[in-house]
Amino acid sequence: MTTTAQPVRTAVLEASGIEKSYRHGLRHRQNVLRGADITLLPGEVVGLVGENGSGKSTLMKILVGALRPDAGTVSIAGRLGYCPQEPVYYERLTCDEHFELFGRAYRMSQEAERRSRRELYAALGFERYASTRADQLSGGTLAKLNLGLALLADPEVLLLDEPYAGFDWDTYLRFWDLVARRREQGRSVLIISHFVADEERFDRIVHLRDGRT
Ligand SMILES: Nc1ncnc2c1ncn2[C@@H]1O[C@H](COP(=O)(O)OP(=O)(O)OP(=O)(O)O)[C@@H](O)[C@H]1O
Repeated sequence: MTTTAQPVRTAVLEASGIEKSYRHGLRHRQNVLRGADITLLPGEVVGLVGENGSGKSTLMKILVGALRPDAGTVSIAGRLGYCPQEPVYYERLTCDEHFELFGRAYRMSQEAERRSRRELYAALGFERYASTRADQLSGGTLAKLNLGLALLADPEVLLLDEPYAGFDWDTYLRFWDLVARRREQGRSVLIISHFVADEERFDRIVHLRDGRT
């Protein structure tokens, strides 16, 4: 009998035993996360679901390092891209200027940044806003800009907090094409989602309930 060894896929993101509570006033403490674990393998597209207020955004903020957990560990291998629920932008900068700024922050060459920017404009369909200032963009276009900035440096791990809430149907489909391409390239994506209809688009779904996964 011959056996074929399966390649071991090492996790690109691993979080275990994550606990987090918020203080409300002097006496009340709300335990939001009570030992949540999450793992992402290369090329996996995982959905993070749970009812409103279950702690999905809190967990994602801890994964990206924007919030410190009370307990638990997080390790990430490679570059990280993050799209928060509320777009973060500089009002006076155009879309092009945002890409230039982030390209420099990611230490990309000018050529690599421009190539990636062109691909993202085409993939998400917002090139016509290249020279428009962020404070003049619609909510959906701002969401595209935020997603584009998270993707600019081709991160191994992409974390998205309800990324398509403001997208029209065509953009929603473009978004899932883009996610499918990332999966093919062995990139990993974690998406907070509320749409039951999206369940079949994920390789795996992680439920957050009572502070645990
Ligand atoms: N900065 C904060 N200070 C105090 N409480 C907070 C803070 N951020 C979140 N919370 C509380 O923690 C709980 C979890 O919030 P979180 O935003 O993580 O949930 P969620 O699952 O992402 O919710 P939704 O589906 O509505 O976006 C909620 O009860 C919320 O009110």
